[in-house]
Amino acid sequence: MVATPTKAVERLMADCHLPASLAHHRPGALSGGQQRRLALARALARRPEVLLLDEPTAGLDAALRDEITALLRRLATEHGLAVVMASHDPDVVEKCADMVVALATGDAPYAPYVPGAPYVPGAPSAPRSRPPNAPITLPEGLRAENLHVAFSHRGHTHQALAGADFHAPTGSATGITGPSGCGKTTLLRTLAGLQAPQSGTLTWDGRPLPAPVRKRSRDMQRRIQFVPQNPLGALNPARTIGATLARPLRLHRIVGVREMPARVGGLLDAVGLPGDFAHRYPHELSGGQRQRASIARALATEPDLLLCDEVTSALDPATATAVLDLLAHLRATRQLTLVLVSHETDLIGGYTDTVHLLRGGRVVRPAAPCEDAASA
Ligand SMILES: Nc1ncnc2c1ncn2[C@@H]1O[C@H](COP(=O)(O)OP(=O)(O)OP(=O)(O)O)[C@@H](O)[C@H]1O
Repeated sequence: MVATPTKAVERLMADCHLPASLAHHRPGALSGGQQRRLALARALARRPEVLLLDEPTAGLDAALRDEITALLRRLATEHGLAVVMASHDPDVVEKCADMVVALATGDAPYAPYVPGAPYVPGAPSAPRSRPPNAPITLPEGLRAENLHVAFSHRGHTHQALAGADFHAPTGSATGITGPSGCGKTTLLRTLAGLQAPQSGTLTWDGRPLPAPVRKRSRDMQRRIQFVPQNPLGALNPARTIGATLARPLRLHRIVGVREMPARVGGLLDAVGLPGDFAHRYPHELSGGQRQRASIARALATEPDLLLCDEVTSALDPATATAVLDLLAHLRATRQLTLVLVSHETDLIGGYTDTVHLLRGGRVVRPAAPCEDAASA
C-alpha cells in the first residue's frame, strides 16, 4: 500500500526521532539538534541509494549522536543504503563506518582524536587544571532572573524556559550544557535580546537591561554580542567577509572609512585568518574558517560580553581547541566575559570557571566535570 504523504512524513520523522507535532513548525523554530535530524529526514525522503552526509552529528548531545549513528547503520543494512559521511568525531566513525578514509592537508597531518585522551595532546590549549566550579568574586556583569519563554504553535505551547536564572560576572567564562532541545539557544538568544521573554528580568552591572535588543542603547548593543551555532547565521552569503566585518564597524562608528581596511585586516588577524580572506564569500571558507569569521564579526564592535552558541560543534578537535584558545586569549587580553553553550562538557570545562546545566527550562545546578549533558 502506498502511504499518504502525511503518513510518509510521520514515518520519516519518527525514523529520525522527530515528534510528529514538529511537522507544522518552520525550520527556524527547531533546535539545532532537531534541524540536523530534519535534514537527515529530508535526504531520506527521496529514498536514495547513496547518502552523502557532512558532519551529521555535529552539535548533538551524546545520546542523540548514538541514536543517529544507530539509525544510519540500520538504514544502511535494511535499505541497502551506501552512506558516505564526513565526520570529525572518531567515536561516530568507529560505530558507523566499515571503511575510513583519512584526509590530511599538506602541513597538518590527520590526527585522530582518541576518546578519553586529553582533547589535543600536547597542545598549549589542553584543559587547564583548575578546580571545577571554584568560587569566583567578580563584578556583577549580566544577570537574568526567572526567565520564561514559551513558543505557541497551532494551539500547542512549548515552555522553552521556565524560570531560568543565570549570572555571568564580568570577566568570567561560564559554560551552559544540557540535552538537545533543553533551551540553551533560547537562553542565549534571550540574553542577547533576540528572543523576548514572557517574563523575567535582565540586569547589567545591577542596572535594568531591556529585553528586546532594539530597546537597548546603542552602547549596550555594541557591548553584548552573540555568535550563533551556525556561522552562516552571522555571515550574509551575498557579502564578502570584509564587507560583513566592515558593517558593524560602520554602524557602531568604531573606525572611520580610511581606517576600515586596516581594522578589517586586524580582526581577521585576531582570529587567525589571512588578510586576503576579506575578499572571499562565506561559501569559499571551510566550516572552521567560517566559525572564526563569525567570531571576528562579533568582535568588531569591541564587545564586553560574547555569547557563543556551540561554536565548536562542527570542528575537528584541533580546530575546536584553537577556537577556544582564541576565545580564552581574547578573554585574557580584552577582559571579555564569555558564555559558552556546548554539549562538550569536558571540552568547555577546561575553558570556563563554571559549567551550568539546563534542564526543564531552568538552570538547575552547576554541571559536574565530565558530566554527560545527555544523561542529565
Ligand atoms: N521560534 C520557535 N518557535 C517554536 N519553538 C521553538 C522556537 N525556538 C525554539 N523552539 C523550541 O524550543 C525548544 C528549545 O530550543 P533550543 O534551540 O533553545 O534548544 P537547544 O538546547 O539549544 O537545542 P540544541 O542543543 O539541539 O541546539 C525546542 O523544543 C525547540 O523546538
